[in-house]
Amino acid sequence: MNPASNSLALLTDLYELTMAYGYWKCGGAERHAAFHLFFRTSPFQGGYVIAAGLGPVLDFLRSFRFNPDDIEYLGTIVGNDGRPLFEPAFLQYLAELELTLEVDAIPEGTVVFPHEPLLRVCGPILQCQLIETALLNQINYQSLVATKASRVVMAADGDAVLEFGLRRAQGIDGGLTASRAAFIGGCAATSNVLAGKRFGIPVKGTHAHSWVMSFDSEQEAFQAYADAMPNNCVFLVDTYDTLQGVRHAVQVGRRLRRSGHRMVGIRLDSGDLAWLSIEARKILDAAGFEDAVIVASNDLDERLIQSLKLQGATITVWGVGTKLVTAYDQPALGGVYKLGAIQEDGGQWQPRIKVSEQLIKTSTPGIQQVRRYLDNDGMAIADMIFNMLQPTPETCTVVDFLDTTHQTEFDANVEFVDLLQPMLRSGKFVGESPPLNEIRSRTMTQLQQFHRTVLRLDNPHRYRVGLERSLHDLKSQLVRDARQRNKAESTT
Ligand SMILES: Nc1ncnc2c1ncn2[C@@H]1O[C@H](COP(=O)(O)OP(=O)(O)OP(=O)(O)O)[C@@H](O)[C@H]1O
Ligand SMILES: O=P(O)(O)OC[C@H]1O[C@H](OP(=O)(O)OP(=O)(O)O)[C@H](O)[C@@H]1O
Ligand SMILES: O=C(O)c1cccnc1
Repeated sequence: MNPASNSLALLTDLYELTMAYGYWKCGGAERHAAFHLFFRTSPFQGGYVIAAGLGPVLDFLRSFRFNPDDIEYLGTIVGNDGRPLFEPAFLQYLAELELTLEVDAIPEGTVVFPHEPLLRVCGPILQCQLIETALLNQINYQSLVATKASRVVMAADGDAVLEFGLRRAQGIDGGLTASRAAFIGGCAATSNVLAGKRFGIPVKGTHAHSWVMSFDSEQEAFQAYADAMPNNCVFLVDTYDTLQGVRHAVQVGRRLRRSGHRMVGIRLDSGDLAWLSIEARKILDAAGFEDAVIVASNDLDERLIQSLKLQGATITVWGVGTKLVTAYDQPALGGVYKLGAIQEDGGQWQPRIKVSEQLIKTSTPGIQQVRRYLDNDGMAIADMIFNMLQPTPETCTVVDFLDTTHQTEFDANVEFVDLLQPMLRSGKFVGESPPLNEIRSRTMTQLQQFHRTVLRLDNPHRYRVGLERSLHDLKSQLVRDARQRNKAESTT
């Protein structure tokens, strides 16, 4: 199939196209710029984010093309005066447009922190701008859900977490991309069968209350399920009376055993999950089903799982839906896409800054890279954002983002890794997002590089992220210049 036929080039905000038109009109479309995609605060009151969404971003870029019907549609958009917004010659330009961008990205499954560019896009400003919205759409949501999943998985402390969210997800694409991101974050499997097919995620499931309700008795329902699927029985025991349900499961489990099969376990979906799991465990163990798993579901999230564990719950598998895929307590990651530098006519790069009253909202200028310093045990010590337009000295000083009085020196001998990796050069693909199970393993090894205090669910220890000193100085100077310019303009 022609990849352009799946093109999502119109998946953008209109203002990207009006700016593109403006650049084309004033002759600036091909002027090179550098943009960075980053977020300013970690979600869920936590301290980190798991980068996700790059695979779909690369698919989007691979198929990026304005198809004839896209062009036709753009020709029908009118402005406030009722006349076409875009002139035919511009539409012809779009019809012939092929991306020639340079894209660098932090691989999916990497632990990242506020202000670090997850993606860097360099090239003709018109192209950089046209892809902004789709990039933010993919990276923001998937990184948010991968982060939520990693928190839930951390709370489960080694137990398997199953993602059950499709029925409560934000639409079809929300459901699919949530399953992908949840797997990246560490979930063991999904109930979403299309996500299983599309992304190779293991699929797992039990049965619903309706199965039990459709029979005259619970025992009959369990037996019929066991007859149909003797090796895949996790019985949902809470339709009528949970502990009685466990006893019914045991009876059917015994019959399964006699016929050479094994009851996998039970699922609890209501009531006091701590108390019921403890009582259910006693019944299962007394009947010789020590290896039967206890799955629990019902509006679970990382805090509830942590609490249930503290209460001594004997749950071994956690089914988590709504609160995971909707990122219930923080429904969006506020990732942004900001211009860091632009090329002058002579080819010289000019750093650019967006000044804000709030320091945290003042953008970082330059063409950025993120350097992660590691200690001898491979543990991450600090991240430094530096400007590739400025020479990096032998001894780097990292100036803390929020507390500029806090500065740390690293000499050239300290081990480091530069996180942004090349994905596209002159529009050609030079990097790939690996298979999903490799990304998931990366998440696990990445998390091990950070002290658990940095990863804890609430009020985490702040991992040090800062600007290389000359970049910090440049930023401060640009802020001062902008303020002075502003003052001069307001007095004339
Ligand atoms: N031991 C526990 N400690 C804290 N919260 C719990 C505990 N057990 C269950 N919960 C949570 O309490 C909430 C209410 O559960 P409960 O089963 O009473 O209501 P429900 O979901 O409305 O039940 P039903 O599905 O029968 O309508 C759920 O989010 C559940 O996960
Ligand atoms: O609570 P969540 O984290 O979103 O997990 C998914 C929920 O979806 C199902 O309930 P539902 O009432 O839709 O169907 P059921 O009859 O199978 O319980 C399941 O039993 C869970 O309670
Ligand atoms: O398989 C399950 O138990 C399941 C699937 C989706 C939602 N809730 C439960």
